[in-house]
Amino acid sequence: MDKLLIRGGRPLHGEVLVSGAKNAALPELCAALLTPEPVLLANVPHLQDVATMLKLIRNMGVSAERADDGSVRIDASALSTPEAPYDLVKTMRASVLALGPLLARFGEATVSLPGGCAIGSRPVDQHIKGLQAMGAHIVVEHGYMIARLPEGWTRLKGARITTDMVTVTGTENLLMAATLAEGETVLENAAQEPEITDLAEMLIKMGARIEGHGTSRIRIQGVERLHGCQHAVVADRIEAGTFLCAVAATGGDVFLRHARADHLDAVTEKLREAGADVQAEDGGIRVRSAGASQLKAQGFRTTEYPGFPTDMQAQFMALNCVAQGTAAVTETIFENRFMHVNELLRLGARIQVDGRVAVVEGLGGAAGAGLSGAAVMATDLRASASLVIAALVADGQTVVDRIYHLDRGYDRMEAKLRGIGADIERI
Ligand SMILES: CC(=O)N[C@H]1[C@@H](OP(=O)(O)OP(=O)(O)OC[C@H]2O[C@@H](n3ccc(=O)[nH]c3=O)[C@H](O)[C@@H]2O)O[C@H](CO)[C@@H](O)[C@@H]1O
Ligand SMILES: C=C(OP(=O)(O)O)C(=O)O
Repeated sequence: MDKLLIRGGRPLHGEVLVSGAKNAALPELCAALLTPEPVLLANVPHLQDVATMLKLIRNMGVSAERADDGSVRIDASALSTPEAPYDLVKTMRASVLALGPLLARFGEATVSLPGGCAIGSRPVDQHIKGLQAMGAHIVVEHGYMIARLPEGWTRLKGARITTDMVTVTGTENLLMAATLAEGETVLENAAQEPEITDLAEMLIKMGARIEGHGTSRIRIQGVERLHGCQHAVVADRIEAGTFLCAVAATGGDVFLRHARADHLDAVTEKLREAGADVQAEDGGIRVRSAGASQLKAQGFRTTEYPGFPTDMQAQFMALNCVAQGTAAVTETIFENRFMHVNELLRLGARIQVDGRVAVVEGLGGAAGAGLSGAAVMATDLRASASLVIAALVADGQTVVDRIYHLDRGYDRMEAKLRGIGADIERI
């Protein structure tokens, strides 16, 4: 099993090319199932999750070819099996995004319930509730959601749907399903993440009629069919945010090409308050930092977009560990997203967790930023990234085990870090 070997203490300098967003590419690959015409998706990141999604849709009889330039051509004209089996769904929750498009286009779908995930229980009741409101019959049997249209129906029916909480993939599933429904669907309490806006823009290119994406009320007028399109996946704000935290902690000067400053306001504001210099520049974001000794730990609460993203909580916590002062980090989205804490403690961090709050006592920028390298284990995707950031500033050598979690969602992270001066290798 691959591991990362990191020798800390080097500042980072140069330029990083930010990849397409995992959390946009995955729903957009599913959106291609809505049409029998070819879809060309550009800027698709090289990730394990994307490989899993391609396997999943090929398993349905879809042709999906990746070109050298990173684009993927999807042709779902011969889709024969509207099913997502457990074997493929268990490693990636986003497989649930096949449900809405399959049901909308074929009137039936059988999709495994996603497995329980390390960061929380993550039910999909809101996806089911929304599709039921559009007329679908859905039963959950033997671990599968078996969905079909009522006898005599050829399309879902538009509905007004208010989800109990703001859900990102829930909004995406219902949005995709509604594009082919009969009549109007209104999604209230919709998620506003930039990945949803990007998905809606792709669907509009396919002929969908959507208004209000990027707000909490999305209106969709269903159409009878969608056509093919070309679309480029939006830049990954979480990958960009991860590099911002890494450079702030190690010190240095790095330009993140393609990073979207307008998608990262909550994170960049906290980084500036911490003492890093973060500037939007033409075509990306520049971050300059004098390193941990000049940083002040910052408290924050994770919330839905445009608030501080839960997907950046672990990485910012690593930065807090080496800064000066004490800060409280509150996780409001997932009930079990502090698993990086025990591993950060192995590196010498001072953190106390009480329920959903982690109080971090910064080590104040001492030599090696106060952390010392050790063997640690990645427990989930962003936890892995936080361990990498901590290892980049720690004194001595850190080995991060179980980096298959990292490979799920970061495009060649160690190569990008090596390119800006980090001492990091895959072993
Ligand atoms: C592939 C993808 O885009 N993943 C992102 C997506 O996950 P995902 O879409 O799974 O997360 P949600 O926004 O749905 O989850 C938000 C909260 O709602 C709860 N919930 C959600 C749906 C439901 O039917 N019932 C229910 O109870 C969840 O358990 C969680 O507590 O948004 C999360 C929150 O920004 C991010 O961390 C993930 O990176
Ligand atoms: C939690 C994440 O992803 P997923 O929803 O795919 O598990 C993430 O991207 O941090």
